[in-house]
Amino acid sequence: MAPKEKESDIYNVEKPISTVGIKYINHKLQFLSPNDWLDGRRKDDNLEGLWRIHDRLYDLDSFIKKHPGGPEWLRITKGTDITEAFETHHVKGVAEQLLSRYFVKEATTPRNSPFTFNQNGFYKTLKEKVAKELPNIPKHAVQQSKVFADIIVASYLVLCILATYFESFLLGILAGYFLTLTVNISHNFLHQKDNFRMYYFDLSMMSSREFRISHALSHHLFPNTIHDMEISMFDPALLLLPKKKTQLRKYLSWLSSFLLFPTITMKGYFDTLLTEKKLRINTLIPWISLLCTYFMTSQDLTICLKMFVWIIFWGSLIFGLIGKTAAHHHPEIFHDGDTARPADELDFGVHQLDAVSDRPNITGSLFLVLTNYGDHALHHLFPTLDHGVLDSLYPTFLQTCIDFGVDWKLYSSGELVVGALQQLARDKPNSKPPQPLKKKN
Ligand code: HEM
Repeated sequence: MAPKEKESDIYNVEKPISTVGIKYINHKLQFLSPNDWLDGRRKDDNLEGLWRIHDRLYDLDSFIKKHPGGPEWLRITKGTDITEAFETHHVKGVAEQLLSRYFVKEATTPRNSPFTFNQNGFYKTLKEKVAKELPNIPKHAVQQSKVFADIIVASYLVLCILATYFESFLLGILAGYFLTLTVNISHNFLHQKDNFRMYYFDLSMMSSREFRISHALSHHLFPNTIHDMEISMFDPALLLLPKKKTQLRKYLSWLSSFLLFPTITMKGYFDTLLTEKKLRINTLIPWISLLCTYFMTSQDLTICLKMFVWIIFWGSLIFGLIGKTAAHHHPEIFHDGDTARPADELDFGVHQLDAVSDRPNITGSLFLVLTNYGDHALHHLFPTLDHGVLDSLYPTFLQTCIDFGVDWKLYSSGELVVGALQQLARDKPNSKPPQPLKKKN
């Protein structure tokens, strides 16, 4: 293929070509919803209702209700390739032993994912070392995460009541900020087995169930690629991949990024409410704060409702700003469309580190880590581990990075804010692939 044609493919908005080698997904192209994404994956993977892990197909129907991580993970992934999800969500090695009971047949087609899990590769080597270390890590930090989460959610509700009682829009903005902290800290629990703290997330009007799809199953497993819903759900309002953008698009997106989250949050909530056949717990939770303010302040319902909308607006706006500038978007961080590493270097863990940055000003404080998506590289590699244990894993993690020649990126918060704006405006793919791995003898 002539180089000119290749370039135009990368720029093709209608049918994006992935430079890491993910094939075009059978999905709606604009403002993709979590259910659209799953439908597209089911069509592309074509597994007749089975689950795929590496090159084997399994029938997990009878295991759904017994799954120790909760039934929802398997229910929503029926009919798809769950290799990445399976590998990253089970560190202890117990889940692998169960698989043979559900084996149906070998797959006859290659996986639609370029990421590998070779036994001697970076990810599996690190995972094995982490599994050995986990039993020795003190558990008090995990308790601390829970205490922080409960204090934050209680503070949020108190601030909602105060803002409504005094009809103070400034207090409403502060409550909105605490709503963002609530969402951010509940993210730690959303990745774990089903637990009540994951539902703190729903206070924001965003759905923890849908976030498990768009964030845990899509973004986490395929960061910065065309499979990453945290990129495609905003397309065409925010174009985060390096592709053709008009001047208006580039700079308008700086503005629209402010208002996009509140709009998407509220639209998403009502779309789900109207299209889902059953009423889920997620749909009822956001109204808890409204009920608290109504019964605790004796204010008129219209004032309570006005303040409720004001707080949700600020909560989702601040969430969007923190989320989009926390770890992934900077012109020097790999985005699909940039020149990729060679296929034999596309170890799952190596790609994660190509697409993630940490911030030295956040790492080291559990409170900041929990409320600002800190320790992000380690979190991407082992999402079910509580953020409280990640700090103890740094020596092993960094040594393994050195052994394999993997680059752990660090940018300050300021650099990532500027980097995200530059990335929104970037339309030229990087021509240099990420730093090559160390050659093993
Ligand atoms: C979409 C695929 C899957 C996801 C996202 C998933 C997710 C999870 C999560 C979040 C946990 C709790 C981990 C923790 O809190 O430490 C878990 C535990 C577990 N899962 Fe899964 N799971 C998946 C598929 C499977 C399959 C196919 C099996 C076996 C047939 C399995 C067996 C287990 C077992 C035995 C545990 C408890 C032990 C451990 O944590 O390794 N899971 N899973």
